[in-house]
Amino acid sequence: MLRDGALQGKTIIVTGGGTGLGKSITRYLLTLGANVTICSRRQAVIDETAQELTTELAAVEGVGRILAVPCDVRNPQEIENVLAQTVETFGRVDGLLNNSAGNFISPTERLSYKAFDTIVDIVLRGTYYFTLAVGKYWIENKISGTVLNISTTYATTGSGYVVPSAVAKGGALIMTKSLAAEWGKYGIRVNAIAPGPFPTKGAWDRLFPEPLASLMDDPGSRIPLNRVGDHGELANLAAYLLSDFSGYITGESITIDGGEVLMAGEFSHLRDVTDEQWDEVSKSIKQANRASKS
Ligand SMILES: CCCCCCC/C=C/C(=O)SCCNC(=O)CCNC(=O)[C@H](O)C(C)(C)COP(=O)(O)OP(=O)(O)OC[C@H]1O[C@@H](n2cnc3c(N)ncnc32)[C@H](O)[C@@H]1OP(=O)(O)O
Ligand SMILES: NC(=O)C1=CN([C@@H]2O[C@H](COP(=O)(O)OP(=O)(O)OC[C@H]3O[C@@H](n4cnc5c(N)ncnc54)[C@H](OP(=O)(O)O)[C@@H]3O)[C@@H](O)[C@H]2O)C=CC1
Repeated sequence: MLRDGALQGKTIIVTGGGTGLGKSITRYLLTLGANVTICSRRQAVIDETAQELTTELAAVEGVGRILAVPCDVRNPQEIENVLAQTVETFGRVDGLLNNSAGNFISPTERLSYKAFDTIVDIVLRGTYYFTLAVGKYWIENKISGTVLNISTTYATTGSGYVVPSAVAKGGALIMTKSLAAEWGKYGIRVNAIAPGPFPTKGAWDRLFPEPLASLMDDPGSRIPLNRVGDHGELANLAAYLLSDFSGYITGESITIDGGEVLMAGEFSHLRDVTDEQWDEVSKSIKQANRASKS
């Protein structure tokens, strides 16, 4: 979507950049010229992704460089290390993509205290720890940086069976808006993206395991646009929100879900009603109208 070199000179940290959506977004940021630091708990995974993307994009003109630094986002010292290594390697940090997450589907009453804490700590604590570290660095160094948080549509609607994730994503969304208001004076922007279903192994293994996958509708089938999302579509939006082209947008959460949340509308699910059935419906209502006048 953005022109070649649109992110030239920018350095962006992507948490959870070794897999899934984080990896797809990282690929696009590099293509647009940004230097990217990816981090997550598993060193082997981020090293392999860094190697893979470096080889894959070697022929792209103006491609950025990639650095992999292990980090558990629940640990402030490890976050400080990612920041320090990024500054040492690339000179500065301009953007932070809070993408790391933990999640699994479960009735809430089956969760141990530790299970609930594990998800909230990765998603909410990890997001505010990383944002705090990078925000302090930006304010101290007078850098107008930008934070982008990967949220989800149920951060606003709520959802059963993923309650710790909903609680944590909801908290991160309020942080997005609150910090946008507070740090605007430093030129720091804070936004979020709320994706609907974008197939990844990490999410599908934990949200649609058997026998649930067989019991549930295909995620694309309940979406007005009739399909799940494509990683490139999400990467486009993320790159735009991390770029200076979105310089007047802050405190926003942009939904990218093919219209899925709109299905909460009382009658939105009626799309399978045939024309013949609508003819009958119309006839029946008109009959009732006539009856009510007589
Ligand atoms: C698809 C349609 C769109 C919907 C929108 C979806 C929005 C959001 C999606 C996502 O966030 S998808 C991201 C998914 N990716 C990941 O989760 C990757 C990272 N995840 C993990 O590493 C694990 O799944 C983890 C459990 C989150 C963390 O692993 P860790 O090794 O740190 O913890 P454990 O020691 O294994 O477990 C901690 C605690 O949790 C209990 N537990 C784990 N799984 C379950 C389960 N399925 N049911 C109940 N409890 C579980 C585990 O037993 C431990 O508790 P204790 O037993 O020690 O009390
Ligand atoms: N896929 C989808 O349909 C949707 C996804 N999302 C969101 O998109 C984002 C990416 O998810 P997705 O790509 O699907 O799933 P993945 O499982 O591929 O990504 C999650 C990433 O988080 C990292 N991570 C987990 N725990 C930690 C931790 N403690 N510290 C650092 N990193 C950690 C994992 O790496 P490691 O294990 O090495 O630490 C992994 O790379 C998440 O925020 C998710 O909530 C939102 C809506 C829909």
